[in-house]
Amino acid sequence: MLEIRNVVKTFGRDVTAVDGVSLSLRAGVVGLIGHNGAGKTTLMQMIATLTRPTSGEIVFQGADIVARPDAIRRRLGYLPQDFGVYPNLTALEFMQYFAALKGVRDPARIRHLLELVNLHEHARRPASAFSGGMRRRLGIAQALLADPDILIVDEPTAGLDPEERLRFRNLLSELGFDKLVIMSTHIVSDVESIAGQLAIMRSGKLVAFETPAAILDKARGQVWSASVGTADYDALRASVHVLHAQRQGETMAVRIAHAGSPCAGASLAEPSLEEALMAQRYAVREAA
Ligand SMILES: Nc1ncnc2c1ncn2[C@@H]1O[C@H](COP(=O)(O)OP(=O)(O)OP(=O)(O)O)[C@@H](O)[C@H]1O
Repeated sequence: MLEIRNVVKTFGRDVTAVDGVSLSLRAGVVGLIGHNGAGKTTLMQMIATLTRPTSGEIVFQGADIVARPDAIRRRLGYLPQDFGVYPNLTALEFMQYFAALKGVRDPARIRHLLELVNLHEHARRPASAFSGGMRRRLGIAQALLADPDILIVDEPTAGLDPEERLRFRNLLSELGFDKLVIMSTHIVSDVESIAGQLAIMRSGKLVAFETPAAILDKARGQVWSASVGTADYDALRASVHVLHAQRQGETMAVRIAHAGSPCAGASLAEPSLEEALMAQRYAVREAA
């Protein structure tokens, strides 16, 4: 559906925000993971044709969207990181406003979308009084107005409470049945249960594009758990890559990424996805 070929985006002479990224994407949820500044927003803005690549190609259903941005604009919904609502509009008015902008004339579509995001009972309330989660769901509803094939959501779960997070995740998961949903985050748990594929970015580069299961598989045999005395912890930390440490009285319960046994008494552990990614990052750093 969407081919990203060797895309580069530089700002001025010194900043390479996206550094030669290639990706081939189909319907489903893709989690775009990376630290702040990794290049996630810049990559998504290029797909959304809000900014142009410095070089490289982005092809949607056979059309080069850099040369022909209209090819994708009508087929794409975008929820930016700093999505805001207008203070004086109700949720319904907000949707009517965006429907008019996008040329969507069917009032039933607005009702359907407000139901889909579970805001229909709040349609006549000012959107400015909504919680963060409700605003984001309204943002998704406006992004879906023209029934896009691609939905891009930039850090949508920031600031949401756990219940809102869950509801939002489920909504994106359902949308991924027949759309390409690209969701950026730096919180691994937000995407691990819903993303079919994870694209991991670091310093503008794509360092992995794999299923969560493949990432976990690679880390098996490299994540260890151990219990060490607090007096020995500093020496351990200086010599191996500690993923997590928790003080338990006079000992520290530690999880470690290491190719072989990192210390006496360590046992192999089943990695979480976050640990698997951290273990991989470590391997990349060592190899560099
Ligand atoms: N308009 C711009 N001018 C100059 N530098 C920019 C511009 N936009 C982004 N950058 C730089 O490009 C790099 C990538 O930024 P980007 O916002 O794409 O990262 P990100 O992964 O989305 O981070 P975050 O999670 O903080 O949004 C950063 O170093 C950023 O400072």
